Amino acid sequence: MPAAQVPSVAGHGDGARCASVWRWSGVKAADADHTSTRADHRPSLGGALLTTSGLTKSFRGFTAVNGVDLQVREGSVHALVGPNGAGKTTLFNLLTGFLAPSSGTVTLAGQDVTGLPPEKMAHLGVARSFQITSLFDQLTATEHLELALQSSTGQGLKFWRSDVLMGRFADRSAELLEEVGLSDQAHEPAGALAYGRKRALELAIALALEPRLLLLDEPTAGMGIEDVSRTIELVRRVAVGRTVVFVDHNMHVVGSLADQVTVLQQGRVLAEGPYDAVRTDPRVITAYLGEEQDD
Ligand SMILES: Nc1ncnc2c1ncn2[C@@H]1O[C@H](COP(=O)(O)OP(=O)(O)OP(=O)(O)O)[C@@H](O)[C@H]1O
Repeated sequence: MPAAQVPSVAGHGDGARCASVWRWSGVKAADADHTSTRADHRPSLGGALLTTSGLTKSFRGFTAVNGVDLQVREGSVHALVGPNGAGKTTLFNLLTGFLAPSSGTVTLAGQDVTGLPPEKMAHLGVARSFQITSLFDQLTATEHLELALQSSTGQGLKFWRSDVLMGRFADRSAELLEEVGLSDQAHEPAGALAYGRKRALELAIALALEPRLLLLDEPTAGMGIEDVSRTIELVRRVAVGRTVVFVDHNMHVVGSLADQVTVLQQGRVLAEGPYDAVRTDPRVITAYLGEEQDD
């Protein structure tokens, strides 16, 4: 794998691999340049938008997420990190309703949303962008957004659509494409877009839901260094005025974007705090980055 690439991880439980991911990202704990992290420019953050309490998920006796208490503050960018198999994806699925917890609660803006299915979570303003691209190759970027905007009206997809409504969708989709830097490729079929541009289109589709909470599953997975940089800038831009939770293995991305980092290990919260505090936390170094420190 080229040095600049960040892997899309499918395997589990490999600490050495995590240390390598740190290295592949081109940043080591000691020399990471975080002089311009998002956290440095932050206005003061609000109260908790999303809270979990004792959140637990077991699969046939194996506990993948174990008593997680999480607080995501309104307006923050919050990263979930941890070694392979730590429970990040499972927690992500619990937050978005793709999995129902075995026990514990999820609260969104004070409302108990535990166990609500994804479509209900979406109606409450929780949008998720997937790691695996889920676009239709033949549809243009604009068409994808018009469909997303139409379905977000809650009226489902219709073949008959009023000109007024379609005009509104066209205006909004142009704005969204502009927001993610895709205006020039608005009329290209998604299948013709480069990988990084596809991910940007998926982000625009998630934004079409006007989310209160945006969840990004490994936004830079599989990208080369140039696309990683573009994506960092893009997420910074779209995070303004929004609350974002993301999972990423690339520590440069985490350090560049996150106000708050939660480190998971074996389904539990190992450490939590601003990136610089977490990356120097001896428990995290031992559990997660230990091998890299010895290089
Ligand atoms: N549906 C399932 N059935 C059984 N075990 C599961 C299931 N989903 C996840 N697990 C197990 O739960 C643990 C946590 O998995 P999860 O995918 O949440 O970790 P992760 O931190 O996202 O890992 P990675 O970084 O490799 O994506 C792993 O040991 C995994 O094998």
